[in-house]
Amino acid sequence: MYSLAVPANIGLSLLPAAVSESCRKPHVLSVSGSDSGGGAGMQADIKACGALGVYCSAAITAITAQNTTGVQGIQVTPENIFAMQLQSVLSDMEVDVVKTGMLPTVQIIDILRSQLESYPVKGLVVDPVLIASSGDCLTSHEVADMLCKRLLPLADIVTPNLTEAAVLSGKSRVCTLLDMQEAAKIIKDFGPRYVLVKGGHLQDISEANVDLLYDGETFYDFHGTRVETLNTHGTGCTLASCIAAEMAKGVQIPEAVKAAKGYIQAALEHSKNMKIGKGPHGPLNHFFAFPEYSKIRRHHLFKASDLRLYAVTDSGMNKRWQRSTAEAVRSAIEGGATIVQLREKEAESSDFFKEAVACIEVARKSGVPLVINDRLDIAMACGADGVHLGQSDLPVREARMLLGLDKIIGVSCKTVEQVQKAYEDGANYVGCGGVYPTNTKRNNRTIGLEGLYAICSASPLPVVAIGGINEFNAEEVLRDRPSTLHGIAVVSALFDKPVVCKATQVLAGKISEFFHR
Ligand SMILES: Cc1ncc(COP(=O)(O)OP(=O)(O)O)c(N)n1
Ligand SMILES: Cc1ncsc1CCOP(=O)(O)O
Ligand SMILES: [Mg+2]
Repeated sequence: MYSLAVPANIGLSLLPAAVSESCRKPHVLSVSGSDSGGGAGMQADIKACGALGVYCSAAITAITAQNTTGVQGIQVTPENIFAMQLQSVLSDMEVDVVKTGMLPTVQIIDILRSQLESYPVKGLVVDPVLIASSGDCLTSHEVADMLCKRLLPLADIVTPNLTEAAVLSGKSRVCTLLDMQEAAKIIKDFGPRYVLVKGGHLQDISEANVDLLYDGETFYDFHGTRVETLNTHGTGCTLASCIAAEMAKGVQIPEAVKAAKGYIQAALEHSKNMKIGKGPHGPLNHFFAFPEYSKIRRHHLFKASDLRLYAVTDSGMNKRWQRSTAEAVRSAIEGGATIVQLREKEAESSDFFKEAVACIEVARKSGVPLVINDRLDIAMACGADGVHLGQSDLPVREARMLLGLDKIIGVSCKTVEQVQKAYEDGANYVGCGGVYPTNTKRNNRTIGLEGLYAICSASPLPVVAIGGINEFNAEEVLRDRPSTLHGIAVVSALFDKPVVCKATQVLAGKISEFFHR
């Protein structure tokens, strides 16, 4: 049960879900088709909004069977369940902006229009998905006609590419900047507030990647740098979703387009080396800004057995015995310490950091995890294996978000409620004490063996006992230990001794029998 670095209650979902938000989230409702390949359509919309910190709900218009080679099948959503999806979300969830993608039939458009009339939203972004990036046709001319007449009058912005601009404007082809301007004017007459004609496929390479935004008076051009990558599937859906996401945050449309173009550019850059599928066009990397957990080298998968003999350093004691903290750590590990905590109450940040770097070098050689007491910043800066937090330190949930899933987080707890919270917030273990009175941490309430055991029996996390434990009372602590008590944490019993290695060996010898039954 305790063999993983992260308790079962912590999933990746905890990470992007921003720091304990009680305020409402900007919300985009995506009305689009599902892409089984995950690169475009609904899947792209949800990823793009998620990456920009915007909530995205979903009304699926069609299920498509797609991959990186093309579209293999389309099943339109039955009208009643399509209408119910819209009704469910719009009646309950305070949608800011509706973003549409594939609208496969006239009936689907009609239903959407009447729902938008019943439940007005702040913004409507129409991405007129008529043709997939693979070239496959996704809708009929009748549908395009309906889109112009029924949906564009409500739209804040419509985002056709060159082919779609030609279909919507009735022009035989749109392939120059002048064509784009003409098409934009024709489409504007259907009633949207803005038309964005995307020039990604312009013939003249010098003009390629110019998008034209038209508000009925002025043309704004947005230039991007062409990114050499074949992973472009879903670019249109993503751009429109980003615009919708920015609008949902309250950004004005020209600024939203600019931000969306910036995001697309970065996503394309980060997709260059991605290999998904055998076909010509793979998906974008929507989550380029998030750390790639799959690539983080796992120094330690935390094990409860690491807690068996937990050495907590004290610079005052080590100074008194004329040794550096790194030397003391090396000796403790040599003597059998199973985890080390650097506990520095006086040091300047820069000195603490230097000391931590030196100690990590020592600990890494032996594979013993090393955590930092109190200071998440130092732990992150020096690449420690984790942090030990007290009740008045940074909250565990926030620390977990910052540290990621692979690092160890320990929390000091004196009550069952504190333990439960530590568990829910993503801690790996609990430090519980002071079990006995101690001079090392003054004014610290002693909870006794009964207090320790009461917490252990209610704890869903592994526990390590701390406070006044030494070679003479360690057996008493462990003799009838509850199954969740996995070790003892000690300071003076190791570091207020002339020979740390020897002191650690003695204590390790005293406790070994309790862990081998
Ligand atoms: C393993 C372990 N358990 C408890 C503590 C105490 O932490 P805290 O209550 O934050 O007090 P300080 O150590 O910061 O004085 C600990 N350090 N390690
Ligand atoms: C840090 C801490 N937290 C509770 S008691 C204590 C001090 C433990 O030190 P010692 O092992 O010397 O009693
Ligand atoms: Mg503390």
